Amino acid sequence: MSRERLYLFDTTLRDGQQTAGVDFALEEKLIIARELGAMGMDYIEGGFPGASTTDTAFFAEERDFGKARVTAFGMTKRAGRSASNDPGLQTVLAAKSDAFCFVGKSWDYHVEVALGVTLDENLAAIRDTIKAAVSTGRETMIDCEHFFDGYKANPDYALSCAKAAFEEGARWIVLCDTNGGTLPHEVFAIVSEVKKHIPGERLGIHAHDDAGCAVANSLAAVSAGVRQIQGTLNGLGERCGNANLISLIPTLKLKPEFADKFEIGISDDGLKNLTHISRQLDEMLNRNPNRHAPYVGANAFVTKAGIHASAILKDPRTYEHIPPEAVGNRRRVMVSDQGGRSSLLAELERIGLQVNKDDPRIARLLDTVRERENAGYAYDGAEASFELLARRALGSVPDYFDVDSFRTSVERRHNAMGELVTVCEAVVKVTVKGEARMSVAEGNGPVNALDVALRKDLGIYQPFINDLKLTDFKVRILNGGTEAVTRVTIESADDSGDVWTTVGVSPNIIDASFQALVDSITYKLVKSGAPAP
Ligand SMILES: CC(=O)SCCNC(=O)CCNC(=O)[C@H](O)C(C)(C)COP(=O)(O)OP(=O)(O)OC[C@H]1O[C@@H](n2cnc3c(N)ncnc32)[C@H](O)[C@@H]1OP(=O)(O)O
Ligand SMILES: CC(=O)C(=O)O
Repeated sequence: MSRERLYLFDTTLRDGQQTAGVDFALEEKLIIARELGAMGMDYIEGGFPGASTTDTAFFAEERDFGKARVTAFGMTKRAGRSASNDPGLQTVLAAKSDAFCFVGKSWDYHVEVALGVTLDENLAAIRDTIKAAVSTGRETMIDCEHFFDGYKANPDYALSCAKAAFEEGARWIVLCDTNGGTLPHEVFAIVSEVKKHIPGERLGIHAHDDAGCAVANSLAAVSAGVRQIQGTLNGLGERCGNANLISLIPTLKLKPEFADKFEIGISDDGLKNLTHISRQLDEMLNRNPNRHAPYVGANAFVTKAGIHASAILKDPRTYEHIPPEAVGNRRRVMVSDQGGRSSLLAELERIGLQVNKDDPRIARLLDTVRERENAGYAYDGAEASFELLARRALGSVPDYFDVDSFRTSVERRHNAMGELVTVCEAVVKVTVKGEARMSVAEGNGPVNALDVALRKDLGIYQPFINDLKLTDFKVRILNGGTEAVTRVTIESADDSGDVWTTVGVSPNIIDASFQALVDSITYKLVKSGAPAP
């Protein structure tokens, strides 16, 4: 059976740029656009030429974005002047783009309140803008802003805006849920009505996520007949964001309800690259990836409950809706107080430790994990500390170094310039291969000073840890009150791109941090194959 083509339109570089705290540099826009092109995106909305220098510059760049049509965004011309006399519109039309997408108002209330023009003037602006863009010979579309709210308030007017653009030759009439409050059944019903006037293969959907329904609304719109979906990577976008293409793409490619009916431009390799693309964008934006993100989150295929783990080991399909590899993610069975032998054995196998399931050390390790989790450790988020615990239980971690003592101090004092400064220092004494060593360091805080001192001189092990860096540090107070203990979780990374997490627990935050630091270094030595002393 032949499948219908469904087009994907990425607006990460335009609506995604409207996310609070997101401000792409030109080079970042180009990197994202190359990734989108390589995965097979149909349209890449590069920005609003004339609105910012970066957006204008983006369209001037040489590009290599696969088959993607680079689209310039703009707004309909202002009332009271002709299209040729509207400098904003002319700047958009002058951009070196393959296509245009113009936002036009379609809610009567907005036309009157936000634009302050008559309903007829707005209709004329839509017509004249689309006519001017179509006359350039380039593909032209309209984002009918607030279409669903507009349709609920005044269906005739909302439809007349969409039809005006359609009659002037717009290739796509994109229905926008701009305020993001429309629900899936409403989207389905309204798209079904619009389809009586404009064919579905000319309709698109642009959904915002203010009610948490952007992905569901996009799918409802496709089921009702639209053939273009607009969205962004990781759901970036104004306020709560846009429909998340990182969730939509696997759904469209892997769920039979859509995959059997529609063909999308995203290749199988593009699908496999999705986890990487999602995390690369977070990295670029200096954001922590959402571990619970559908399909691509670090926890998306992680099993913690023992009953689930036992079934997953028999057949992963028991608790997985798709194979994680299809989207470039991976399966993990966690070890924690919620798991049993199956979880432990699965994790040992992943680490590469072959142990007979009846080996008495397994029961002892399980008891240790449970005791330590009772004391505040959390191994489900600290896989490197778990690996060390497991390797030690099985006798395979050398004592690379012994920490004989450490000391930290925090002092507020006047510096030589007479300024009041806080100075943190640490002294660490270790023994490496029978040789005592002492390192002293300053840091931004006591933990930073300890970290620097500990890693300053580990003798023969120094070359193995030179590229180790701490990338995250989290503190959690457990139990509360005077009995409180502190759990410190440290994320580390090295030049190979590996990232690992370690944990320390103590009533004293410095002591907990130190445990996690020592685990991080020891893990790095194990993974680097450092020889025993
Ligand atoms: C729903 C969406 O996400 S639409 C995308 C919105 N994106 C952006 O706004 C980001 C880029 N925007 C900008 O850089 C600026 O707003 C510009 C360059 C476009 C315009 O800047 P300015 O001319 O200084 O106008 P300002 O930003 O104060 O206000 C927007 C103007 O556009 C008008 N306008 C808004 N939408 C439309 C439209 N669809 N058609 C015509 N005019 C419109 C408004 O009425 C307002 O004009 P007014 O102040 O004369 O009433
Ligand atoms: C055009 C657009 O971004 C919106 O209506 O939400």
